[in-house]
Amino acid sequence: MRTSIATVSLSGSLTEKLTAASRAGFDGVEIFENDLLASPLTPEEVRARCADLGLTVYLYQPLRDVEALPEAEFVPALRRARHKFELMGRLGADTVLVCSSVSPHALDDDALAADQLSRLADLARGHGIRVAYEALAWGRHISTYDHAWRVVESAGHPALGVCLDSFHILSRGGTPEDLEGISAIPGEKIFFLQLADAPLLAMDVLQWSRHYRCFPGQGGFDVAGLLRRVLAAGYTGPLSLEVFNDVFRQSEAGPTAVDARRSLLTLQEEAGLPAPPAPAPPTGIAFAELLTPDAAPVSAVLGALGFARTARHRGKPVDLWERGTARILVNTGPAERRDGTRLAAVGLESPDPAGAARRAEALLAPVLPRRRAPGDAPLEAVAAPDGTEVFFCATGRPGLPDWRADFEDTGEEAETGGAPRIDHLSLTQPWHQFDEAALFHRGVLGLSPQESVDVADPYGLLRSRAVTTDDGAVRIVLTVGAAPTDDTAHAQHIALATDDVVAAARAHRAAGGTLLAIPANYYDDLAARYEFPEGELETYRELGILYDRDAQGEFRHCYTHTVGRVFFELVQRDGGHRGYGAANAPVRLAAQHAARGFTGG
Ligand SMILES: O=C(O)c1ccc(O)c(O)c1
Ligand SMILES: [Mg+2]
Repeated sequence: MRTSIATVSLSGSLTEKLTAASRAGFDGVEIFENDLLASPLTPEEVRARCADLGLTVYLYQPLRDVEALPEAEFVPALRRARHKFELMGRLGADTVLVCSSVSPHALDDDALAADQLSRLADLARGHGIRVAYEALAWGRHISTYDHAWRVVESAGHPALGVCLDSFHILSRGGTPEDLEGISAIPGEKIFFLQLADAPLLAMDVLQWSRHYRCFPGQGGFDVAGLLRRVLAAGYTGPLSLEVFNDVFRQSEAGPTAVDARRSLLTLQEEAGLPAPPAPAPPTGIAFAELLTPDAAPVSAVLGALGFARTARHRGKPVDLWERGTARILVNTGPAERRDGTRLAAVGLESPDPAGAARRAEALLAPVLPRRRAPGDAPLEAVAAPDGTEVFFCATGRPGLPDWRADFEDTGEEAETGGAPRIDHLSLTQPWHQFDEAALFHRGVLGLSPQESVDVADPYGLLRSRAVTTDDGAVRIVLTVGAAPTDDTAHAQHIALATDDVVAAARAHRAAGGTLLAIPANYYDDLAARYEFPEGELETYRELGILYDRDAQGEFRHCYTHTVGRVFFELVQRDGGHRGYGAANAPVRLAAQHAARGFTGG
């Protein structure tokens, strides 16, 4: 189906918005009146620019407060409308959006509303324009889509139809009964469809709409379910994103437009429309790659964690460290000094690496050059929104290129005891890309987003959200930090699973590693919350082990010191615990802030 985006959803000048929409592959736009008013371009120039960019102007909006008015007020409203229709002729837009009135003068009189909308539609038809009437969730008397449809139906005018907006509909309740009325609207009377999602917040609906809308798949509404119903009603017009969002208003238009199109592609797939190649969710983490200007400090930590340097890349300064199935690449290639050591890439074990890459590309993920030396295994890789390189790998699977073929054994043997594997990776996201990152990991990589949690840092608030496979074989925790200058909040980490965190912590110390010290107050509180067997709490206190518990089971974890932007965590999950110790994160962050300055990080 044709796709569109409202100019209000993107930042910048009208020209910047149009360019971004076109580059991201949209077929057209809704032009917001304010964007036109603020533009130095004439309507004819905007029309020409859109044509050059391959964009259709599907809609001009909004026209406000025109229906159910006392006659003395309706006359000037019609005069306003005539001006807009002339302007739309110059712009080349043939559909106008009329929002339900919020005017204190509007009367609670459906017959009057229908009559005036009909007169407005008569005027519009004279200009070759159609009127799409939208119920704002906070409309004075008309605030639901079914009420708007009753008025439009009774007006019975060929140039008058409804505009359905998922936000206004779903913010007022999205039960199947609430949505049943959509099937009663003939498809050809649905003149326009606007799509937006939103996080489920309990707040004033106007504020919610104007500041917190997001692209479908980024919030809590069942936008796909709504789209299915609208399609079943016979709607064939464009699918148009209309998102009012404080973050998008400040972010670069280009990436936002790509995020928007990816959202729409994923939504179309969920609603059963033609879709990109099917997802092939990863089955494990093949490796995590650290980029560092100096391999020594990170090698020391890995050695103390029981990793062995088992292989070296044949053509690049990259070491492979292994312990059990946990594999970490240490790359001393060109690192940016500012970041020091950082987590630069993730290898995902993929059932179909080439298929996964094709899907990623179809969903607009930047495909990375393979940087192949002669004889290297062909590796498929794309960039995540935060710049992390994501490789689709096959490890030791016959018939598929094996990334390890590029490595030469050093002869050192990896330890296998203690169930070591990568439990999860934690990646910090730029503050304005948090929702985009969750959508990317879901749509492109086929991971399932878990609940978003807020974590108090001494110097700000972090948001954190895990994206995982259902079996937990791949767990990536996305976090968005406090101030961009706050290094602690922007550290990334690799969590290693162990079946005995106490033994692993002791072994790390014995091998010369350091563990993050946790304040005594934490353990005093833990003693009040839970009962532990004799001596256990003292062990945790001594080693800096943190503890959490839920209905499923227990979670014990501790942390190494930080190298550059990276630290390691040792975790022990028992009884199917699925959390990440969110309750302990504020204590951990405070301890890391306290430790900064004398860790050499
Ligand atoms: O917030 C508003 O006023 C507004 C305007 C136009 C729309 O299409 C809409 O959904 C909301
Ligand atoms: Mg709308």
